[in-house]
Amino acid sequence: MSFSSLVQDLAIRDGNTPRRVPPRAANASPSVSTMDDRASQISRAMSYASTAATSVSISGDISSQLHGGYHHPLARSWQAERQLTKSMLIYPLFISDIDDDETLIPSLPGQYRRGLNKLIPFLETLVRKGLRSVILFGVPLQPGTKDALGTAADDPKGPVIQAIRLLRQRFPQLFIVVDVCLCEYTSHGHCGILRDDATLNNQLSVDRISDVAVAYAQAGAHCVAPSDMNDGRIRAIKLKLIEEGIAHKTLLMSYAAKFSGCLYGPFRDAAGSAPSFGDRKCYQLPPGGRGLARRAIVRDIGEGADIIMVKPASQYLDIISDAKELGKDMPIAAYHVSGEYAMVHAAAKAGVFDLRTMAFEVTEGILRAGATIIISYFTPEFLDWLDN
Ligand SMILES: NCc1[nH]cc(CCC(=O)O)c1CC(=O)O
Ligand SMILES: [Zn+2]
Ligand SMILES: [Zn+2]
Repeated sequence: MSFSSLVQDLAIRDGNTPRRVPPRAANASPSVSTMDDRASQISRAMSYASTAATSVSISGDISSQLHGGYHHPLARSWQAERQLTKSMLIYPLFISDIDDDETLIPSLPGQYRRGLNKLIPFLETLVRKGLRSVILFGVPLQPGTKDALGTAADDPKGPVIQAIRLLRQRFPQLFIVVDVCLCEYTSHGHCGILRDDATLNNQLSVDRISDVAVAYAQAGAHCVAPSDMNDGRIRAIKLKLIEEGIAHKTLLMSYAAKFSGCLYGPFRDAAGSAPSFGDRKCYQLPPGGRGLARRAIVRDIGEGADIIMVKPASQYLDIISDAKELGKDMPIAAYHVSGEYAMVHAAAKAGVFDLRTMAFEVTEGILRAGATIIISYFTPEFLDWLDN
């Protein structure tokens, strides 16, 4: 709509004064205009607008007034479709196989790798503050633990299975998610079992991954979340859970749209899971691949996923909204990953913005896009921030 026809339109809706519209502006065709025509239309419309301001009641112009709707902080909160609550948050934990370990992860400000003995006292405080859910990552540090098959992943004496049992016992209300992958446990650091040509052997990998997932569920994990990205793993895990008679009490969360890129660096430091050669580009999605992500989401829904996850989060808000559309009847999770968290910290430290303000802005973007579950390293802070 041209400015002149807008003014005309407003004038008509405004105060029953259509005859105040200058006749030539009213008749001017908005679609055929030379530069001169256009300039004179605009100047006519503007001179009309200034007369209108004195002669037509401004109160009639209701549609341009938005500020009143969000002047008050409470009214601002009403503008959001959904608000962050503590129950939306899942906190990632790195659990090492050295019981008394408590080591700061240099590239992940404020985050520690902890052994079983340090885990419980740490979590007690958080659970008291309202922590509802954690996602566990095992970090084998003992020499000789890793091999080509990732055998240690489901070691009943390994840190993850021990932690599941301990957490179930000590925090009966805590919802325990366990990341399922082999990269923390393989000598080569890839997310599955390799062929001779160093590509993933999909069938062997899926068999192994689904055994590991079932072992975690049997140990008491409420949710298993395969992050390995092998094709067909959701179906294989679901079938094995059914076979073992535990499908009815195990939530299957798929890292369906997991993109490759450099945002997982701090995590790989923390978990010691960087590949010893090559990269993950042939199994994690290419960053531009929106269509591919949609296909992976549809596939994983069809294979029996209960929750679809998108990861990373802030650069992939379109994918979150795609996931919400494609999986409109299921919860959507977003993983605000290690590199995203580290970036926010680094920028806040450099004085670019306030940490808390940005953490909330990021979260609001993720919720607006359609996620209702957020995996975040900011969880301990949010538990405090949401209280005041
Ligand atoms: N497959 C392992 C896994 N599970 C979750 C993350 C990333 C989480 C983060 O960066 O915070 C990774 C790293 C990777 O795929 O390289
Ligand atoms: Zn993983
Ligand atoms: Zn992996």
